Amino acid sequence: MDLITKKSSSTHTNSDPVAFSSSSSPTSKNSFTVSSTSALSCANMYPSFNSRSLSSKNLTASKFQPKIVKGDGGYVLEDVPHFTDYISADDDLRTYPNPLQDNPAYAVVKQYFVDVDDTVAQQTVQTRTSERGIHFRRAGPREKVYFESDEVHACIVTCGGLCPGLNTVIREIVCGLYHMYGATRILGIEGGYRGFYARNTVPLTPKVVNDIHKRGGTILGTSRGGHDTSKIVDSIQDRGINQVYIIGGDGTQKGASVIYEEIKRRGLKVAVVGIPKTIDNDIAIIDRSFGFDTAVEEAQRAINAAHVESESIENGVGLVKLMGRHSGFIAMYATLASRDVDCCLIPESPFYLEGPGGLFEYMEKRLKENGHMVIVIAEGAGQEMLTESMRSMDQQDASGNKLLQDVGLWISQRIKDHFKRRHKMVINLKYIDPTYMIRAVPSNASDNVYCTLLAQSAVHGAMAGYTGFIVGPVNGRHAYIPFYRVTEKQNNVVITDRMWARLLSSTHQPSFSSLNDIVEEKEDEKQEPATTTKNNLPNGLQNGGYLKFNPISLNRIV
Ligand SMILES: Nc1ncnc2c1ncn2[C@@H]1O[C@H](COP(=O)(O)OP(=O)(O)O)[C@@H](O)[C@H]1O
Ligand SMILES: O=P(O)(O)OC[C@H]1O[C@](O)(COP(=O)(O)O)[C@@H](O)[C@@H]1O
Ligand SMILES: [Mg+2]
Repeated sequence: MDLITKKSSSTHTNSDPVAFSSSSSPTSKNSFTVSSTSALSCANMYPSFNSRSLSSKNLTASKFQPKIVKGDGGYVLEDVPHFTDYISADDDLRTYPNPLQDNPAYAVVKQYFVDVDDTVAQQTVQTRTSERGIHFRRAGPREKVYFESDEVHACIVTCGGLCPGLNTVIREIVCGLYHMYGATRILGIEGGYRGFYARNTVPLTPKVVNDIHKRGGTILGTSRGGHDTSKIVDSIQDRGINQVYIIGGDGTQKGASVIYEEIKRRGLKVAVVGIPKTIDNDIAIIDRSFGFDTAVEEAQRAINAAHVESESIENGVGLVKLMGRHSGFIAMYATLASRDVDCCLIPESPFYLEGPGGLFEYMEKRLKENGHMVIVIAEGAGQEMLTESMRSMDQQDASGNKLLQDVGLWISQRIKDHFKRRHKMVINLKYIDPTYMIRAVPSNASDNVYCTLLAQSAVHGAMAGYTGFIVGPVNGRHAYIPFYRVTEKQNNVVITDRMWARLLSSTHQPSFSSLNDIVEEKEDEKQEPATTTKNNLPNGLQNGGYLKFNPISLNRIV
């Protein structure tokens, strides 16, 4: 195991440009200035640290040190950490030629290696006077690597909920390490984070993973909760692991960020790489998450069934619940794709049932003119109404995520009651909850290709000595993104964007809000202190048109 002494904090903090000008530095030769928003050096961060006694409660993900590089024309590179940031070149931090240069498959590829200056722009729509704006380091193989093939000892872990494509990512990390870099020591950690210290490990080879992309789920198993930073890093250190691939969602990447900080604090040459997984597509910055495409496609089957059921019977209503705790992307895209959906309800767009402009009024109209209708509802939609009416407690899962009530059952009952009470009318409502069926399928062709790119980019980054990052596409180009950029806020449907407008104009459903409401809410948010959060999200512009919900005002009309 490589235990390499940290650079002295007094001479090489992240704010010290010297750290980026050594011969082994991966960063540009250009005259960029490098800064850190925190003056704390790594050694100062945990003054009285006892590696065996701390848990994740003590080590919080908020202690990151952004690595910002500024250049001409308002150019900003939000860079990711590298071994050279905290391990001295004197301490045996050697580089080696990338073995890919001798690989016949890649030898003919023109410009196969990524230039050290290549970055990916976050904003691609520009005006004449725009500044160059935020960029991320471009993913891909580098000419020099920081590991010899037989030195690599990698591990892979999957955490959080299932998602189509998990097995494909596992497979392609294993095959990428084997076939591109000749690295053969790879361990699967079973059962999520707690598997590092409480479960078995399984050796992974191309033979073991050969067929796994055809199966749903994860061959490694997964779990929620159980993140104990010091136990996990102890296990990494004790096993001599030097590349850690962590596949998981927002919670997992928060955990990965803390693991990286602790590894850096101990001065270990261990690359920590996150591969973002979320069926809800709720991870910020990246274009989309793997498995999302498959989920939208699979949701069509449930929507089709709801449509067939509803149109076959008088006053038929097909109701489909789809996943989406805080973000309604699956519901929105499945609705747009299907064209059979008359109403789509998502957490970002609060709705109400009774009164003018409400759901019941729209349903009455739609049933009158069409005789049947299909409603898609994301699991996180209308939760505030349920909580009010069911007087439920705030329950959480093992990871601390809020446990949701079944909005599908609740709204089914409300719809039936309404039509019986108000119209003495029996409606035939069929409620379909395909959520776990959607999550458990293998990934489709497009997600399989995407998972391959993610896995290979992750392997290239770790081999090149980068650490403390997640990999993902930004405007179609794969990039290395610092953890904090994807854990500080969630990706939500912005209901003032064109996509939601497209949906409203395709379904003809009410918007449940007027433009004035949205403008007023945005004004309110601006006046609130920056620390105010909803679902741990910062308020304000990041949430765009995310409407705040006021259960008291809605009670009047519910
Ligand atoms: N803030 C956090 N700090 C450290 N670990 C976390 C944090 N939030 C979640 N985790 C861990 O990440 C893992 C997965 O989190 P979870 O929220 O269940 O799923 P997901 O990563 O898919 O969002 C769990 O093992 C959980 O303990
Ligand atoms: O029942 P479980 O396994 O806790 O999962 C339910 C949750 O998992 C998800 O599918 C995705 O959650 P994560 O990506 O955060 O793990 C949510 O849409 C859903 O609310
Ligand atoms: Mg999550």
